[in-house]
Amino acid sequence: MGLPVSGGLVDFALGAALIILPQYKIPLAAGAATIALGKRLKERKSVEAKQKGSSSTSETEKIELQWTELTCTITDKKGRSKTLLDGLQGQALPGRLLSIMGPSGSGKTTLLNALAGQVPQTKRMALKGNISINGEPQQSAARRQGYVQQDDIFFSQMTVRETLSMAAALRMPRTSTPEDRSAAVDSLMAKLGLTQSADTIIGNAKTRGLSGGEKKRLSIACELISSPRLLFLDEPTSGLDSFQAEKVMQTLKQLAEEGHTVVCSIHQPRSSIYAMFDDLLLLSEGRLVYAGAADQALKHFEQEGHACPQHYNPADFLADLVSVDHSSSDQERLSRERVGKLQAAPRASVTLHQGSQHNTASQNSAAPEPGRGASLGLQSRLLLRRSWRQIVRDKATNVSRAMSNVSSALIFGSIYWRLGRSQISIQDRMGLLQVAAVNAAMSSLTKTLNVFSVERSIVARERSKGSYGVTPYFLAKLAAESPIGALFPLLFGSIVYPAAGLNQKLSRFATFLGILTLESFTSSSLGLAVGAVAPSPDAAMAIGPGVMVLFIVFGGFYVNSATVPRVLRWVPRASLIQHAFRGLCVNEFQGLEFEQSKAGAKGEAGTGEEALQRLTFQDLTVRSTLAAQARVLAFNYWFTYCVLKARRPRFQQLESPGHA
Ligand SMILES: Nc1ncnc2c1ncn2[C@@H]1O[C@H](COP(=O)(O)OP(=O)(O)OP(=O)(O)O)[C@@H](O)[C@H]1O
Repeated sequence: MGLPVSGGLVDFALGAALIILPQYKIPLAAGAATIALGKRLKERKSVEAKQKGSSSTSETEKIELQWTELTCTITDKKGRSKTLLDGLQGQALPGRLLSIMGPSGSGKTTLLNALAGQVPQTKRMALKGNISINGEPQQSAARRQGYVQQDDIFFSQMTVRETLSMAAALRMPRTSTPEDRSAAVDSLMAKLGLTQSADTIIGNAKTRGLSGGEKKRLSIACELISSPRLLFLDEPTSGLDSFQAEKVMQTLKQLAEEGHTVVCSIHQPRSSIYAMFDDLLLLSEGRLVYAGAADQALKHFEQEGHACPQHYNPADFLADLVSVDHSSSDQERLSRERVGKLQAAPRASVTLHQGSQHNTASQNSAAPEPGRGASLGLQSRLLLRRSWRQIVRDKATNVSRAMSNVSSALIFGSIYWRLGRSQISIQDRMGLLQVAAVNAAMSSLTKTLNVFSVERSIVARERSKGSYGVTPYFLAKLAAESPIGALFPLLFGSIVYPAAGLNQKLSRFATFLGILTLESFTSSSLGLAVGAVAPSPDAAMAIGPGVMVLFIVFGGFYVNSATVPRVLRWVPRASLIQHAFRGLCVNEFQGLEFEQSKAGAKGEAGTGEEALQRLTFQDLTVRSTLAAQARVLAFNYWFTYCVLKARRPRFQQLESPGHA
């Protein structure tokens, strides 16, 4: 693909570009020259660096990003193909803020993801083109990029300083000292205006914390901690009020002025934000409409016959100009004609010198370089501390869990108050034990589903940056959550057991609490398994309780497992409710004696053993039910671990434009 360009011709182009054109002033003509110039400068710098025997550090390095023939298509199940990006070319330069604008659905996020090497892998998608950084394939430069995604997701109970310190420990070079990391955190907080909120927790819907703008700036700081010189941001102002949006954009402008290459997508900024852009890339339906200096865009469109009215926000004008109006077929035809003409106009393309383009074979990005990031031991300690803080500090969740367990225990305690030893108390006992098993399971499942589905997204993002692996994360999580997880069934059991006057022996009371606690862990492990496998938090919230209802039905009280149809035999075996209920019944009934009714009706149970026989539990022991429960727990943990391992974030490979 590369055009053979002689040294003389390139030098002439460089000279002309230097004399006539400030950077990006006339994109079409300047495109080849600027890129060739960039390459020459880079070559010169590289020679100088070699001569001095030094390699450039990420702090001083300038990143020049170029792309050509970038096309992304997706084919649906019926074989219909949709073009998300159509042969795009462009460049992002150091020291400049490039904004990607366009109507909703024009391909801004797709382009940003493609440039960052983070287009989520989809079966029927094809991503083709050339991307290079300083004339090299992107794979080699990917570690130097930061990507701030649209949604700011964090562990809600961590403070700004703790979040940044953790990012520093995980992503700064292993050789950095704690003092280096602390200095980097302080300096980033100062730079991004976060010093005042250093010790504020991030917060969530339940607990007040950082403002939207502060969260966005924290996201930027977390990316900057690894000193990337190329920063991508997807809609950094979305969801922010105009004041916060302006502050975030000022931060980006400042980063660009310091020499970073900053690329952001933005929907419809206010005019003061538009004025901050150095370069603009305008898209419509995946095609380029304008690429060049932001302050030249209005002039260009005026020359094309579309003048922006006075005192009109240029961003609004441009959005209207390149939008296709679907309100009627006539409007659609007219607007398509207008946009089509603009796409064909000269400023719609940037001609790049392709001799320096390399195709990227693979661009799974942002994994730390060898020698970067924390050791396994440090990762485990950091993750354990974060999980512990997240659980212990989440007072809203802990208080509501405690209140729900206490109130359930009080309600059931009063319903089953002092059961006694009558014949009726046998059925009541069974009812109470079933209710206790269901309560412990539901409470723990709901909490895990709520928390884990959100946490999974954060962890996936951190793993895609190579911050840590599944093993230290999973072990740390289990270790941190166990003590708190055990508190709630203990609380419930300690109230309900004496209130109902269950078996008086202390050892039976301890076993009762042990069974409920193990069941609660198993239910939580089911929540993890469902949360890991479900495609979204909403899906997890739908699947989890559905599975639990099935386990309740086969919980040993409503259906006798001996009569279960063969195809459903696995359900009682997997039913954590059944194992808990069986264990609780054996623990309660063995050795108890019941009063016979005066009439001495047939079928009455005089002993606990006879009551167990009615449920066909006569051959069970507490130990066997605990072992069965432990097997379900181990399976759920193993399953979750495997799914998390297998569900590593995967990104679309960039293929060569010529690739069939
Ligand atoms: N995985 C996918 N499968 C099918 N269509 C997709 C996929 N990803 C993106 N698209 C489609 O590609 C088009 C561009 O999407 P993209 O998210 O890049 O647009 P955008 O300009 O960022 O939009 P917005 O401003 O609304 O976020 C949209 O029509 C979208 O529906």
